[in-house]
Amino acid sequence: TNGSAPAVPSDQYDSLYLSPVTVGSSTLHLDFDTGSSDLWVFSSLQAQSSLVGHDYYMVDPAKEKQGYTWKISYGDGSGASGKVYADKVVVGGVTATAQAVEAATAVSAQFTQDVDTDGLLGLAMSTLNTVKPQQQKTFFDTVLKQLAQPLFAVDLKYHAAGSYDFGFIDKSKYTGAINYVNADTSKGWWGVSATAYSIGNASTSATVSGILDTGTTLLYVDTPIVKAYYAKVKGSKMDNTQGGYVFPCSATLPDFSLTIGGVKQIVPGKHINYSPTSAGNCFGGIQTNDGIGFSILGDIFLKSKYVIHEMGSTPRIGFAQQ
Ligand SMILES: O=C(CCCl)NNC1=[NH+]CCN1
Repeated sequence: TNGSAPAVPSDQYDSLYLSPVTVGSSTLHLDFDTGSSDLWVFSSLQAQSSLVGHDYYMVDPAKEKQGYTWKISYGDGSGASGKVYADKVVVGGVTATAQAVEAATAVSAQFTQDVDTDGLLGLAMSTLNTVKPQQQKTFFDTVLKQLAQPLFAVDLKYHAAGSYDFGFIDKSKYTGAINYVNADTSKGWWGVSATAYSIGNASTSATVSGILDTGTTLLYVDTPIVKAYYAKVKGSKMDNTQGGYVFPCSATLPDFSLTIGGVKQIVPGKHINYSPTSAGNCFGGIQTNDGIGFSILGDIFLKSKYVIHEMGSTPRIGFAQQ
């Protein structure tokens, strides 16, 4: 069976995208995350005070995988932990009958405060799954064999609802050719590298190695590239208080592209104005990857593309223009 689930922006800035998922008998709104590999949910195991505003999974002790635990921390410092159950999970009509459902006993403040997010559904490699004593499969790995094709496609949109397709490529969601490159899955992520970047019409050769990550809001690349980009934005500056590059909200932002597999993958300048700050300027969608060690091609990069993640004998990534 194939299927498709909507990806709805959680707020007016596309901070994250939420998709409806049936877990047991509840429908929860989860953040599909190609940068991690745990399916975890807010649950009845948490203190009631943590559940205010959230939909949550009502655990059934009969379904518990006894002695199994999980604990995850994300690149942005957020995290969660808990116990593990085996239950039915349905995404867009695709059913995993005994999926490992990681029920939270504790979650970090970033998650408690975000009342729209009821958990995450990881779509990176199962080798990054945190469940002990036995690592568990992602939803995608669990349903892989029932899909017509071993792939899912990501169609995130700018300030609009997109979708995640499982098992098929939807020709109505892109124009032109799909450009495929091999994925580097050796570190558990959907790794990809670029051979050049461009700012406006000027191209520069450079190696940009990074991961595709729907769970990260912005586009994080090497500092020299970020400096070169904002040098083209009048009035831009690095603002440590805001935690990154900011600029006047009236600024015209140049397009940015990464050349992947010989094809320029363009991010429209408009997409790089992420949100207004509390200081009256605007926060950039491109920021430095200082301290991360690689680039993260997050939602700012993804929301102009239809991106196919194919787990064939050789994992591949396909890029097409929306
Ligand atoms: O953790 C990361 C970065 C991997 Cl290098 N992405 N996924 C995610 N989920 C919630 C916050 N960020």
